[in-house]
Amino acid sequence: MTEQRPIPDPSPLVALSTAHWGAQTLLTANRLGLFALLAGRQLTAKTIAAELGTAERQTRLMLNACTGLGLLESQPDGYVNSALSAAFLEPGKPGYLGDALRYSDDLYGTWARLGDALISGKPQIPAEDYLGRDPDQTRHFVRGMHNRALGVGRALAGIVDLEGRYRLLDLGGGPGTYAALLAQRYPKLQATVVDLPDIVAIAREIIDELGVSDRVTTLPGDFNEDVLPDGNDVVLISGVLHRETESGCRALIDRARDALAPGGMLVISDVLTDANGSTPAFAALFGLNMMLTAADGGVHSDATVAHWLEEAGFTCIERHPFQPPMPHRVVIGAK
Ligand SMILES: C[S@@+](CC[C@H](N)C(=O)[O-])C[C@H]1O[C@@H](n2cnc3c(N)ncnc32)[C@H](O)[C@@H]1O
Repeated sequence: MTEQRPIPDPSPLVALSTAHWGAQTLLTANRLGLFALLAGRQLTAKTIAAELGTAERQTRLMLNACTGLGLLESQPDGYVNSALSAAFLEPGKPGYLGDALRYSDDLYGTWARLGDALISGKPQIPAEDYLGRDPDQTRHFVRGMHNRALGVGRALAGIVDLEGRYRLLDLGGGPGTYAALLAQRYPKLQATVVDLPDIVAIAREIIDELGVSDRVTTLPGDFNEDVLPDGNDVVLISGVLHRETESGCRALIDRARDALAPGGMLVISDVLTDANGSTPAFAALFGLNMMLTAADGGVHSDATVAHWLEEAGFTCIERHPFQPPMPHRVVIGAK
């Protein structure tokens, strides 16, 4: 006889199947500039609608939904940003994530084509769009990576000890934020950020803003094809392996090894799953996001990456998770 399983609570299905309601409410409010408008201010629904150029009745519904989601607080004389929105969604705040939300917003329609991606085996947007061809999408992508990297990068600096190391090569360094934060922390460190030309153009602005352009230089190019500077003490590969197949990852790890001086350190930081490929759930979903947006996009496990490092000849291999809520993990090896 088969054992009868108790009927579970259906709430997770309801929450998952309507998750796009909350996501679109947040992304639209961010896109319309609601949180910027309310920075340090309390405004009525009528004034908010007038300032945003939106319809008043519909705006009230939106403001109430934002309040229900914990993004705003409703007070007797109007609405204010909640502590959450004030910390992360007001432009200029150190924890600002608004650009990262703009990139999620750009991908919202792409997620509706998940089934098409599964059937065709192809991404649903051309990666070229956000890697240079569309200036707005490229800026959202690079500035969004910067928003996230400001948090993740500070945590990385706490995990990886670069004392006594002076030359860093950041492959696929994107906004340059990691190299810049590490240069701030280690005043004798010189760093080179390699990335595609249109990405590097925005990275230079960010490196300037972080005040380290005298020690962090950029090298526009292709990390698979171009000659890389050698003799480095550290090579960082952050957020890159999730765009590559196994052979692409192994080839890049080999190139990183060749760019290191003897005793040099390879640092791989990425969203990585457990060995089962399914947990944490955020990492498994991230694999779908990459599948939708890059030809070879997906997600790897930290155990797999550690194995590749071992096979590439690295020793002293260590794996470190970041403290929650950071979704990254780090794999380190010595040449
Ligand atoms: C997800 S981003 C990660 C950026 C940064 N390292 C970070 O962690 O925030 C991946 C980066 O790899 C770069 N990239 C992809 N293919 C590349 C190639 N063939 N040569 C150089 N850069 C490349 C992209 O332009 C992008 O900036």
